[in-house]
Order: sequence, then C-alpha cells, then structure tokens
Amino acid sequence: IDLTTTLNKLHFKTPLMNAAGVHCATTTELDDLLDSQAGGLVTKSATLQPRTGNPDPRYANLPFGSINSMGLPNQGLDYYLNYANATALTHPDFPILLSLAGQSLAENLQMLERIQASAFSGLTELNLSCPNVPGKPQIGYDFDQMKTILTAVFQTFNQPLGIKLPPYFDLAQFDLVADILNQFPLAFINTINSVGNGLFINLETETTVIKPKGGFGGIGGSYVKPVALANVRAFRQRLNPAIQIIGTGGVVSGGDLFELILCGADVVQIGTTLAQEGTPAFGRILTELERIMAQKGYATLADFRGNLKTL
Ligand SMILES: O=C(O)c1[nH]c(=O)[nH]c(=O)c1Cl
Repeated sequence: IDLTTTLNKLHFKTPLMNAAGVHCATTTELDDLLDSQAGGLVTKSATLQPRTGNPDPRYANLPFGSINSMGLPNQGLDYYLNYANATALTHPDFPILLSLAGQSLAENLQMLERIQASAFSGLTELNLSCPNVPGKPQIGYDFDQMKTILTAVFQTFNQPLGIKLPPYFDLAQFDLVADILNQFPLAFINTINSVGNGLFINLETETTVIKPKGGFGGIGGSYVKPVALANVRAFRQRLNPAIQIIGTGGVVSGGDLFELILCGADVVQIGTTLAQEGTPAFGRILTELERIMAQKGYATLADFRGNLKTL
C-alpha cells in the first residue's frame, strides 16, 4: 500500500497532518508533530506580533466534536518562520506549511514579504476564515474583500500559496467562490475551517461552555464531517485541476480519511481528533486507511481519489 501524495512540489509520506491551530503553537508541540506519523505540519495561524488571544475557557471538547473561540493566540510570525527554517535543516524533506491570519491586508502583505525574503521553501496558507476575532467579519464570506486581497497578494508574493476557507452551505456560493479562486494561481485551497459561531450549553449549570463571544465559537469534529465532505467535493468539481485541495473537518477514522480523498482531497488534516487523542491518532487513522484500501484492492491514493460516484 502506497500512502504517499504531493502538495505543490512537497512530497508527503502520508496524506494526514494537523490542522492549523491544533498542537502547533509552540516548538514543543511542533517537534511532537515531526516525530509522529504525520506527513507534514502546519503552524498556528500567525500575526506579525504575538497575541495572547481570548480569555479562557476558550476551547471545549463536546460529545461529537469541539467548540473554540481561541482568538488567534500565537507567538508571532518570526517564531514560526524561524522554526520552519531551522527544521528545514534537520528535516529537509518534511513538508512545512506556514499559516497566516493577518488582521488587515497590510499585515498580510507585510508577513508575505517577510516570508519571501527568508529562506523558507515550504507552502504558505493564508487563513481567510478565522471566526473568532471579535469585531472582525470573516474574509471568506466577503467576496469583494476576498478578490481584493488575492489580487494584492499575488502581485506581492511569488512563492506557492494556498488559502484556508470557511464552510459554504449554498450551491450558488460554491459557483461564485470557485469563479473567483479560478482567477488566481493558487497552489491549493484548504476546506473547511470550523463551522463558525455555534453554541453549546451545559444543561446542568444552564451556562455556555466557553467564555468569549457569549459562548459562540467554531464547531469542529464529527458534527461537521458532512459539511467538509460537501465542500471538498464541490470545489473539486469546480476548481481548475491545478489548484489542489486539503480536506479538513470531522476526520476521526480511516473511513473518514478515505471519504475525503474520495471527494478529491490530496492531503487531509485533523484538528479535534488530534486535540482529543494526541499524535497517536495519526498512526491509528493511517492503519485504518491501509486496511480499507487493502480490502478494496487499492494500491495508491490515486486509485480512488476524486472517484465518488453518485446514484
Ligand atoms: O480562534 C482561533 O484562533 C481560530 N479558531 C478556528 O476555529 N479557526 C481559525 O482559523 C482560528 Cl484563527
């Protein structure tokens, strides 16, 4: 069974990695990912300066997933850029993605220029979908702003770039967003980010379970798998084949991983499952995938990628 895949020109030994924001904020967490069966890693979405983020409790595990309103806590771009450049020396073939979530176009352009001026040779993921910075609407739902940002970004940045998208729930929106994205030389899209502004209640105490934003937060885990499958499938059907797809959302088992690849994903990320189970989740899920592939007679991921059949 060959589990290898590629994203842009980066070679992944396995198609599974962490989702930005989970187990990737400090060098300790990032080194943990290096030593796991993950095929690559992505760093916590960075701003130019460090941020402490929202007040605790800002994350909670739920019966079928998670809710979070972290508020973009991170060590600042240079911390992650330095980590990426140091790791490229010790692990030259391990794919590293840098995630950026600047709070203005100017900040994003500044960060991209800093990356471009450095020795970084990995992939950059521009997060257009953070749902938890109070007062900041999601770029991913403002199509004019998305177009403006992508136009400016591609005039500035000549390294491979992908974007992290929020979930969409309307077929006309898939058409509209895909039409915008097809105008740009994107290396990939990553879909989906958490399903924004859900609410979970502690029935006993009659309270919310997280503090920020009155308890509203991004939903992840099994709750969102049907939304992730649909977004990967819809964009695979609509995007220029040169734009690859990272599939994220609701992956708990090897079957879930198989399904996202069947919808067209080239690489798959786990967030909630990694937060709850730790890095052993990578090996468990990959072993389950291998078993399913063997049962079905598939030797490589390309044997079934994107081959979802309709009735
Ligand atoms: O609150 C966060 O830090 C956060 N939380 C998410 O669920 N997705 C994001 O993109 C971000 Cl940036």
